[in-house]
Order: sequence, then structure tokens, then C-alpha cells
Amino acid sequence: MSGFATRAAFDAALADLPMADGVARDAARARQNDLTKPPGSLGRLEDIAVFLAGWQGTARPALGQRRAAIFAGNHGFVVHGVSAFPASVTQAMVANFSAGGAAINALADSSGLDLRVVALDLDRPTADFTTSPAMDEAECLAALDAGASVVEPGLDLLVVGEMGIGNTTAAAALCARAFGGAAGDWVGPGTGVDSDGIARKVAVVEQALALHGNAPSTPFEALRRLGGREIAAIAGAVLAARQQRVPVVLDGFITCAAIAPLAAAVPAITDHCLAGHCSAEPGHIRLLGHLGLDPLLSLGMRLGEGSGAAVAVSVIRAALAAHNGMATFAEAGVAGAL
Ligand SMILES: Cc1cc2ncn([C@H]3O[C@H](COP(=O)(O)O)[C@@H](O)[C@H]3O)c2cc1C
Ligand SMILES: O=C(O)c1cccnc1
Repeated sequence: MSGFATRAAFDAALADLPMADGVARDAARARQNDLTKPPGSLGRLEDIAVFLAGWQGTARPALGQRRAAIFAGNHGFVVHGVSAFPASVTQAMVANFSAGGAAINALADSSGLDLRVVALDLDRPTADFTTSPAMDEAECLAALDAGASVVEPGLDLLVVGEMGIGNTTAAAALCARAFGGAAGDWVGPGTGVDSDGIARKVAVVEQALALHGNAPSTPFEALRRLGGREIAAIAGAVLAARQQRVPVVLDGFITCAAIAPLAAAVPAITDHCLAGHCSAEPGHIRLLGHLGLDPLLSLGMRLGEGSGAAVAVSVIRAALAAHNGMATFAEAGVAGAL
């Protein structure tokens, strides 16, 4: 199993990304062209099957072991009034996940996902990033490692999600740091703050960028200074998944923002990722453009918890049902194209 015990281990993993298996990918594409339909007629369902073939290293990919990993963390900057809900909701929702009552419980169930919830030091919020780095090096490494720990051999697909009151503000700061633009380009209503709340979020992001803007702009430093434990854990999970060639389905604005610092340095980090959906949080569509990802769904969801990605898994299942279950022209005795 992978892990990120040191900053050098994280940097080395990011500098040495394995690529998809081109032979398996070509074989899957050839199979798609042999199935009893006009080539290309299943649109992105075909591309999804070919993508999974490349990362799983087989022309007939499967979804036997599929997991949703939800990481939870608390943030010091919430004292500035950046969320419509109190920070205590993070812990309460983790209890709700355990009791089976949250949206992700229902949606993971509906997509047949094994749900893992990883609560990261909820009684110890990160430091307020308007006055200091959110985490010290050891805290950030522990969070990255907690993310890596959900990636186990044999996993066919990993969905990542988060819970952390205030984290749309951290996500906005990470995006601005990674891809530029004004704080206001990345800040949105999150859980539903009003225009005063948006103004407070913009001010908090601007303060954080002013304080940390001259720090080394490495992915690790961005996560450590501007991220949070659940955000660093997502980055760790996505990177560990890549090391093991496990394909990943990203969720909304926050999960995508978690890999923004990695993608700004190494754009190929998104190659093993699908964007499950486009969130209604306004920064998400902008961020997906920077990540080079075309979302599978756009349902106006703005929840987090991995919920949009979990719904997208139903589409991915459909893609593989067609890829693995259909007959070829030869098998069915159907005449091919003229
Ligand atoms: C009951 C409840 C359940 C949630 N599940 C996910 N989030 C989402 O909302 C939070 C981010 O929004 P903000 O930055 O405005 O706080 C995160 O916890 C995210 O996962 C929730 C929020 C609430 C209130
Ligand atoms: O895009 C998301 O995942 C999101 C948006 C708002 C609040 N929580 C999550």
C-alpha cells in the first residue's frame, strides 16, 4: 500500500505518475467498434468504458470493488462567519453518516458503493489560515496518509468526497492560488450564505492569499497553508489511487479544488480522474476547465459528501453493462457497416 510519510515521498509520487495501459485501451476501443451498434453511437458511455479499460489494464473492465471515501475535517477560519451553518455540523454529519441517514448513504447504496468515512481530528480544527498556515508539516502528512490509506489493492473504482463546514472557502483559496484570478472569481454561496457572507468569504480568501502568496508555490505547501485535513486527504487519496492505477470519480467544487495545486504543477494528475458532475457552486465549472475535465452529469447539485460522484457511478455502471454485455456483429450475425 502507498503512503506519504514524508514530503519527499509525496513530491516523488507526483513526479512519477504511471500512465494508462494503451494496449488494453486500444482493445476496449476495438471491442466498442465491434459491438452491434453504429460506432460511437453510445457517445460518452463508450469513452468511459475505454477509460476504465486503460486504468484497470484489461479490455473488459469491471466494477466489482467500488468504494466511496468521505473525509471530514474542521477549519479554524470559520470564526470569520463564512458558512451558513455552525462548525458543529461537521461532527454531527459524521454521526449521521454512521447512522446511515445522510444523502451519501442513500446514493452510495443506490450505486452499490462501499462507503468509508474518515473523520480527521474533528475536535482540533486547523489553524486559521488568515494568520498562519492551516497545518504544520506533520499534520499535513498525516492527512495525506489518511487519504492514501483508503486505496487498497484490488479496488476497481474510487469515489472521493468530503464533509467540512467552511471548506468552500478553503477550496476558493486553493483555486486562486493554483490558477490565479480574483478571490471573487472562486467564492460562491456554499451552504447558502447571503451577499454579506460572500463578502466575508472574499475578504478571508484575500487575507489568506496575501499572507501565503509569497510562500513556495509547491503543491504540498499550498495544501498545508490553504487546505484542510479533509482536503489534503483527498489529494492523498487521488495520488495514491494513481500510483495503483485505480480510476477515481471526483465530486464537486471542494474535491476538485483539493487536486488543483497538484494539477497546476503536473496537469497529468487528472488523467485517471472522471469529473462525476458539475456542481452549482459557481467556481466549479471554471475549475473543471482548468483541470481539463468534462463532467458526466450536471444536475444542479451542490451538496458535497461525494454525492454527485456517487450518482455518476450509476452512469459508469451502465457504460460497463453495455461494454461487457453486448454482442459483437459476428456473434449476433448482424451485418456490419457497408
Ligand atoms: C447539513 C449539511 C450537510 C452537508 N453535507 C455536505 N455539506 C457541504 O457543505 C459544506 C461546505 O459549505 P460551506 O463552505 O458553506 O460550509 C461542506 O461540509 C460540504 O461537504 C453539508 C453542509 C450541511 C450544512
Ligand atoms: O460543489 C460542492 O461539492 C459543494 C458546494 C457547496 C457546498 N458543499 C459542496
